[in-house]
Amino acid sequence: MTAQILDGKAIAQKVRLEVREGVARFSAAHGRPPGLDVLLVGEDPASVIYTRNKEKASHEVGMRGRLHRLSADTTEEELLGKIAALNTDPSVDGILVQLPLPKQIREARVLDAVDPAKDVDGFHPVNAGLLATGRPALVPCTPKGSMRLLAEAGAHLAGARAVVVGRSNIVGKPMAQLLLAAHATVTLAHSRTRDLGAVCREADILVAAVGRTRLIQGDWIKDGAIVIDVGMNRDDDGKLAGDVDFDAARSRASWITPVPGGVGPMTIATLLENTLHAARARVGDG
Ligand SMILES: Nc1nc(=O)c2c([nH]1)NC[C@@H]1CN(c3ccc(C(=O)N[C@@H](CCC(=O)O)C(=O)O)cc3)C=[N+]21
Repeated sequence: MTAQILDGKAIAQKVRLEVREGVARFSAAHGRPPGLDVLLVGEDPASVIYTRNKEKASHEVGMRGRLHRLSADTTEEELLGKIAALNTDPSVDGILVQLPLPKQIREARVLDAVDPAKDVDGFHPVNAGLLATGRPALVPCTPKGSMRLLAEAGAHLAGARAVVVGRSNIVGKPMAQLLLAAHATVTLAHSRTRDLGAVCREADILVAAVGRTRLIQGDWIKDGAIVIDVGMNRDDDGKLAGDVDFDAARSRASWITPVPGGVGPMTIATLLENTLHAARARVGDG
């Protein structure tokens, strides 16, 4: 079998058009656009590019988007003060604090400080707990976007065997929760899983989110499996590579996401979707 490419760039474009229509309706009804505020601490070049892309994407769908750039030596108290101000500002619907943060700032304290109703990343423990108990509010963007990719591939999730490799709070764990809610039989595997290859070979749906280039080998892919590659690894030559050996996996899978052009663009499109969702919920319309 040769897999069809699950084109995240094209599907993200479709999501953005949907969001754009929702934003126009929201703005007409409420006299203001949904607002997204992104906080970036420091000058990490990749983070600067990513946060600029988020700001630009928000403008393209008609939102009010703002990037707040804070110096690398910002204190935890200063950042918490910024977040408190955004929490009480009624024109702000979504708050995103770009990760990673500099080492003088404790990540958990910052994530806990964001109003859960404005937590468009879905990283607040309240939102994680709601997801885990089947009452999703704001769902992390990468897993939610990956679920949309599975839907677009026509995946039958009920009763399917899904294997998620990677147990992070921002991708692996919430992805497992979403697949479970969709009635898949979910295995949450990770770097310490014994005989990871044998576990992956059982997967009808395989989600790779470990951050190791080509960890997932071609002969680990079950015939006809759908493969979602969340990996974003920089090669020695600066090229972006996924966690899956794409060329080898492609000859076995039914659908596979490329890197770049797969999950990445969906993450940003879903952030816009979450911001619209948060705005509607905040005005009692969601
Ligand atoms: N609070 C927070 N929320 C995040 O969502 C968050 C974060 N912090 N920190 C960093 C990671 C990374 N991330 C990406 C999103 C899209 C692409 C993306 O669009 N990638 C393109 C290409 C990028 C390229 O060529 O460099 C693609 O895969 O096709 C990449 C990376 C969001 N993150």
